[in-house]
Amino acid sequence: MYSTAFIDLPALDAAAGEVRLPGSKSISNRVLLLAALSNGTTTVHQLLASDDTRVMLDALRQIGCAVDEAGSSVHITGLGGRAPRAPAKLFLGNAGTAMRPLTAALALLGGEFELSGVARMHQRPIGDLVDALRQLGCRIDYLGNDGYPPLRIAHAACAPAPDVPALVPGVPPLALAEPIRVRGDVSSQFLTALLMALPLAAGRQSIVIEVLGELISKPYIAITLELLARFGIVVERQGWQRFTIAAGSRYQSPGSIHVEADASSASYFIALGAIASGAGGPNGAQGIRIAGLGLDSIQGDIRFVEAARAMGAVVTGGPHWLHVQRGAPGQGWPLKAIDIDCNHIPDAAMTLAVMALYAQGSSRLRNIASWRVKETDRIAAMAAGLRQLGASVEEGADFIRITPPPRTEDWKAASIDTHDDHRVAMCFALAAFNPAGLPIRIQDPKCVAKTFPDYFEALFSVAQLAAERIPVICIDGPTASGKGTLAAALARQLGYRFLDSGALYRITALVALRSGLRIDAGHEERIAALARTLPVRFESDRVLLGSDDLTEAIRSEEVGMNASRVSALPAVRAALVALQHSFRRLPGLVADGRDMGTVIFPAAALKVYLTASLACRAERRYKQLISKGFSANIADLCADLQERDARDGTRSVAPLKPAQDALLLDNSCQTMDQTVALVLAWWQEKQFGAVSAPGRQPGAVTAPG
Ligand SMILES: Nc1ncnc2c1ncn2[C@@H]1O[C@H](COP(=O)(O)OP(=O)(O)O)[C@@H](O)[C@H]1O
Ligand SMILES: Nc1ccn([C@@H]2O[C@H](COP(=O)(O)OP(=O)(O)O)[C@@H](O)[C@H]2O)c(=O)n1
Repeated sequence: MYSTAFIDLPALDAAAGEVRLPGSKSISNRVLLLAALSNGTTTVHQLLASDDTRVMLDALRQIGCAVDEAGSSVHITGLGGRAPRAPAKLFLGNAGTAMRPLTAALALLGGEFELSGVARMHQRPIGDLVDALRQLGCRIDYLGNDGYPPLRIAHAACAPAPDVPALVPGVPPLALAEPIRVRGDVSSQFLTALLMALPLAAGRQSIVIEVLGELISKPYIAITLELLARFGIVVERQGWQRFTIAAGSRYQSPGSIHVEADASSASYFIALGAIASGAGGPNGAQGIRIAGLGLDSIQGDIRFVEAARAMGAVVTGGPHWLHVQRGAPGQGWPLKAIDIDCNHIPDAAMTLAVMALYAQGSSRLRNIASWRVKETDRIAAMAAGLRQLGASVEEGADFIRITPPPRTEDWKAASIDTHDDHRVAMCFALAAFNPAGLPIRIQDPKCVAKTFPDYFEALFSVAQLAAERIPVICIDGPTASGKGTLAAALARQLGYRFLDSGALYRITALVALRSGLRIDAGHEERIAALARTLPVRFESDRVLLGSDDLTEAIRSEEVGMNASRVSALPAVRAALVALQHSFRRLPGLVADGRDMGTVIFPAAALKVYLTASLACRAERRYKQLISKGFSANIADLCADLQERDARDGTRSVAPLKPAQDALLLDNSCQTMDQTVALVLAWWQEKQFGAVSAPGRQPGAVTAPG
């Protein structure tokens, strides 16, 4: 997962290959609650691992369910008629799929609970559900604003299971004789919550729920009914207005249950297949194959396929897979504009808004009022991002109309504010396929953790981009100027890969000496042969050679000096070129060394030549070595650095020198934080044209040459 402040996606154009998607969020959290209410132990396979399921699992543990996580499976032993453990304070993050059903279930089970979430959760309405539960006789108080979480459930026990006596005598019986009325036109989660909770009270009598107003998001109710059936609860449905839970209902675990891949998450990859040219996947694969989800899915968002087809996507599928390809030119590509009622696919419909950027004409998405009360006001968030990209957008209470930028040159490089909304982040990533070849910045990419923590990794695994178009920042310069520290910090902040090319020379020198090879021209070929097959891996901050951890061993000054000698051998340098190029992968690379900008990545978009005075560098290296437990003295270090710089600068192949187009930066008088901020500002300027980070430090930069 990318936990950086933002992620910059370079312009992409092709995608091919297979993606595996995380389990459905809607199914995962419903199944968890149903398992918790059931008799017996349920093994849930392919459970989505995400923020929303995490808060649900934590809450279930708190109320007394046994939860045992084993890889992608979770075993849950339900309450099975036992009272939940109380009192309990449950924090439910921003998970509506936990807040609503748990409120209903705990209100009926009895006990004292406080349910709260993040600030946005406290702005998401729950009043209609609370009204319905109060009608029944449950006691629920608002702890903040009326109609919104946080909530306090104070009722002791209002709905004992048939064979359990009421825990507190004198509790008024639940008013179950009359139909329970709930509004269906704000969020279908209120009805889902009641449908999952009321079987707890349907021991002796059947219970009727009536929906007031037109029910939105019906497919989610269909999922609820399908899953209730798997846990032994029969609900008779008359249209979408009246639901009857049979008398004698009792939750029974099905033993084990598989969670389908998430159909809403699939929408991004269906859209990807529809907009990306699709050749060149592994083994010549064409288009995008989505594993774990078929056309017969029980999830409503599978109907996104129909909308994508209407726009031009070519989608085929079987029971557990989908395949998507871009339509033929003039038929399905460019995409066709669409005017569609999105009530049946409220979440996936956001993806259509970004697909509309690639359509001919204006697209209108209607009946999406529920977007206003989701993780953020999604109509406003989508409209803002689309406008930033150059589209014309009209928005209303329950619709959005999108007209793409008229010409290629009307597209703009945008920095998308994701408002802590996973879907905003995921669908705007598709704007990276813009015809203008502009990068897209997605702010706070970790918000995708809500449903798809490895979304960007999955996107990069199928996105195809010629290596020379993957962004590279080169940091070259003499020893101890701070290249490594700067490059690592940039990579961390940008979410880019990091190439410490010096480490490759250090490892080669160490391995050569350990193999008994003197480092001189006479052994050049044998050392090059070693270098060509180094089984080196960089994992977090560790440098591994096979199973050997060389992180510390390669950092001695002696190894540094030998690295300088080994690096003067042309055959060794040639042997390490392919390995260095292999680090250039999405979303980008920061490479640190001596010849990154001159030889290895000569077309890199940003090259920095980092220097500092000899005295500064010697003092920095001295402190660095002492802190790592090596002995050192300044005078020897000065001599070593000079010798190393002289050898690096005068060797015949790839000598140390600034690339023609490198920006020279003397950081003798800067802190590392200042250096990092300055280079980030240059990178921002290169990519997006404006410097928003700290300005240039006067005098710190000299023009090259
Ligand atoms: N601007 C700076 N101010 C103070 N210390 C620095 C600065 N730049 C680097 N250092 C320190 O100098 C040492 C050498 O930096 P390093 O990144 O290893 O250099 P290089 O990779 O160029 O050999 C490290 O301990 C680092 O923390
Ligand atoms: N791209 C590179 C990187 C390092 N090197 C050599 O490898 C040695 C060790 O590199 P390093 O970056 O780890 O060295 P320091 O700058 O940290 O001392 C340098 O002194 C260079 O001689 C090189 O020739 N080319």
